[in-house]
Amino acid sequence: MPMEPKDWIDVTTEKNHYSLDHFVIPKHYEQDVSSILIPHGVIMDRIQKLARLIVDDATGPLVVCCILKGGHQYFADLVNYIKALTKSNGMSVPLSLEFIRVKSYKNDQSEGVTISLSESECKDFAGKNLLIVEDIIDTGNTMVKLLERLKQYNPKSVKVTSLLVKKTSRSNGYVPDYVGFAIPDAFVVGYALDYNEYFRDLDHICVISDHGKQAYAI
Ligand SMILES: Nc1nc2c(ncn2[C@@H]2O[C@H](COP(=O)(O)O)[C@@H](O)[C@H]2O)c(=O)[nH]1
Ligand SMILES: [Mg+2]
Repeated sequence: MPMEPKDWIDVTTEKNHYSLDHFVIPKHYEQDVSSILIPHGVIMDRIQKLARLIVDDATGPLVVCCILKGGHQYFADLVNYIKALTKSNGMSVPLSLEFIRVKSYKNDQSEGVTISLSESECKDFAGKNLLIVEDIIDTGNTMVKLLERLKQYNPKSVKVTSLLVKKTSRSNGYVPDYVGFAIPDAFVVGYALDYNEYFRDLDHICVISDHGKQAYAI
């Protein structure tokens, strides 16, 4: 069954923001985030459900493609859950793993998309079922550009899972196949999502504060 936006967990309202006092935040980031949007435990439970949906839909082996660097934590946890699951017929899903480096942000602004993917890696995608694992869709421009590139190499199918989708008027309308959470139009960090390489070591997904933006600006 295709996933629809009504199936996403919507954390876009004010009441979804937890106070920093409610959970443990590393001392070095205490002033740098304004609220906790998605606690780590909720992230993990949601990923288990996304893994279930992906396994149920899989029709054969998957090439799971991690979009570095921000997607690495979601990719690692998702792959672990998929490995632990079986389909209703008792079969498990064979996986192979690929890594694609995509860079677009400086501070909290996109500076255009750079995709690092070699021709020889891409040739291996022909005839395979690809599952792209991304941390967040904001405008959708990164994913549209990546999908255009991947489709040139004739994969059998391409599906995309993004842990987060930002609800923003800047969206180009792109919608991934599997989504964890719809989030507000704010710059979020943690769970491997960075701001100039900081905050990847924060477990919860948090909204960055003005103090954090200034402290780590380049
Ligand atoms: N740490 C954060 N990274 C973000 C955020 N919003 C976007 N991004 C990065 O950009 C791409 C997707 O952007 P898009 O506009 O092309 O869809 C994503 O892969 C991230 O690396 C954010 O709030 N925090
Ligand atoms: Mg990313």
